[in-house]
Amino acid sequence: MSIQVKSLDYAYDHKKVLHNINLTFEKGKFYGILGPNGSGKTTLIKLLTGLLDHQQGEIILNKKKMNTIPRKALAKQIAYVPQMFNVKNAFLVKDIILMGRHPYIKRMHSPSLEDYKKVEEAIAETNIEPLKDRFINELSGGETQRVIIARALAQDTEIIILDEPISQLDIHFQYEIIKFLKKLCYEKNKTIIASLHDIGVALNYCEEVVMLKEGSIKAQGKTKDIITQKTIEETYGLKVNMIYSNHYHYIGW
Ligand SMILES: Nc1ncnc2c1ncn2[C@@H]1O[C@H](COP(=O)(O)OP(=O)(O)OP(=O)(O)O)[C@@H](O)[C@H]1O
Repeated sequence: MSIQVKSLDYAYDHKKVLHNINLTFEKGKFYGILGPNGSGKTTLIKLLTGLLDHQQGEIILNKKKMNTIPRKALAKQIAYVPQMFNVKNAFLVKDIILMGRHPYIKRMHSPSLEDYKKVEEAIAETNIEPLKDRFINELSGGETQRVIIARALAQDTEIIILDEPISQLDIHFQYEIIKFLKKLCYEKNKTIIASLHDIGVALNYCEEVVMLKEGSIKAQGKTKDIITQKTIEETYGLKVNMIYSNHYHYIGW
């Protein structure tokens, strides 16, 4: 399953924030969306998940125009992990994850054994067993983030789109989650698209990146070709040093 974005523009009221976006996301790859604050990452992600309707251009999901795909059918193909997940109500974590099964549960029907099995699998795969009987509104930001990633997994989609999935996590869980997302690409052939602020993480884990600046694509392609001192300076206005070792690439300033 692939996503093609063609000549996409987007404006909030009259303020244009995305200009002529052209992109292709292929099955089984890990994509990073990079760019300074306000460059349009969240807006692009909301368009890719169908949360915002695009005004100009096209988004094609597996040869179908995305805005013609019914909501439930779309939710079986794309799962979304938002930047902020605020719930005021005291839902149990396992019930939040079960919400990922919503597209599969018929109206007025109870969840099936298969739905509960998918929830258990998602809990096991994301290592959140100790959290499952707790209330979501009593968890830390990082714990909540892991629950929402589990919910996306239970949704059993080929594509998972995440808005800054690791920005609230400590370095241990940053590493765990990124490694886990990478494994989903390799072992389950899922397509992962994540906006990231950590360029080092993108450099080490994403196969391809898109760099946005002021709503336009500054660069896109294979990560190692795109993330250079020159593109970082041009996009973020910051001179950086890049240090390459056999195992890891560091970016310092
Ligand atoms: N609901 C909204 N109404 C009006 N303008 C908005 C709205 N949401 C975002 N914007 C504007 O659109 C532009 C792009 O915002 P967006 O949130 O997509 O950027 P971002 O790259 O995700 O930023 P950050 O890294 O800070 O999260 C910004 O100028 C922002 O002020």
